[in-house]
Amino acid sequence: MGRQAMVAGNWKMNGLPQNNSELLKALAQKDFAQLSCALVVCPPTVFLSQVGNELPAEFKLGAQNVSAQAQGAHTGEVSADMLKSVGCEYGLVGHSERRQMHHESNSDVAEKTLALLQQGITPIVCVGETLSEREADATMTVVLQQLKAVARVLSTEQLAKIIVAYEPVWAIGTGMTATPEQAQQVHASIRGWLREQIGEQSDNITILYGGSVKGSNAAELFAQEDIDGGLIGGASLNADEFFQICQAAG
Ligand SMILES: O=C(CO)COP(=O)(O)O
Repeated sequence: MGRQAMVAGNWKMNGLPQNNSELLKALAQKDFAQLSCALVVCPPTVFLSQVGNELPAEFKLGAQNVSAQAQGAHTGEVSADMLKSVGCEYGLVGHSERRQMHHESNSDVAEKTLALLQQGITPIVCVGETLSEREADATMTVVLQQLKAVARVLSTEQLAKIIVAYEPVWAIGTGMTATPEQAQQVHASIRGWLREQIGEQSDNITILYGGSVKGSNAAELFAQEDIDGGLIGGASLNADEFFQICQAAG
C-alpha cells in the first residue's frame, strides 16, 4: 500500500495570536520527528501566516476553506492562490459546518476542490451523513452524492490527488464517535467507489476519519484497514492529546 497516513488538526474558529504561539510551542516540545505520518494544521485563515512561521518543521499548513473563484468582487473570500502565497499545501473543503451553516452545496464543494488542485494545493474533501440520514440507511447514498459531484468536475488524474475525510455529522463535537467497524464500513465503500473511478490508484488515496477522535480512541480507529488517519477538531487544540492521536497513526 502506497498511501500516506495523516493526522490533520482543524482548529475551526479557535485561537488568538498568543494562544496559537502557546499551542505551537507545546507541539514543538513533542517528538513528532519519530512519526512517519504526515502532519497538518488548519488554523483560521487570518492566522495562516503566523502559524506558518511558528509551525514545527514536521508540520504542513492547511486552510479551512477556499473560494471557488480566482479573484475579483467576492468580499470576504480568499482564493486558492492567496492560500498558496502564505504556504498552504492542504485545504479543507466541504466541512459539514460549512455545508450546514454556510449552505455550501455539493457542486460548490466540487468547484472549491478544483480551485485548490489548480493551485497545486491538496484538497481534503469532507463528506458525511447526518444522524437522520444514517437512521434512514442513506449513509452511502449521501456520501457518494457528495463524492460524485467532486468527481464530475475533476479529471481522473486530479481525482487521484485528493484526500477524503469521512466525518459523520452526528459524531462531530458530540463525543459520539463512530465505532471502528462503522467507520471502516464507510471507508471501504468509499475506496471501492474510488476504485471504480480511478482503478488501482485508489489504493494510494488517504481516507481520514473525523468526529470526536481522541487520544483514547484513535488507535482502534486507525487500526482499521481503510482508515488512514484522522481529521481532528477539539482534540487538536491540546498538544498532549494531539500528539497521542498522531502516535496512534504511526
Ligand atoms: O469536525 C471535525 C474535524 O474537522 C471533528 O471535530 P471534533 O474532533 O471536535 O469532533
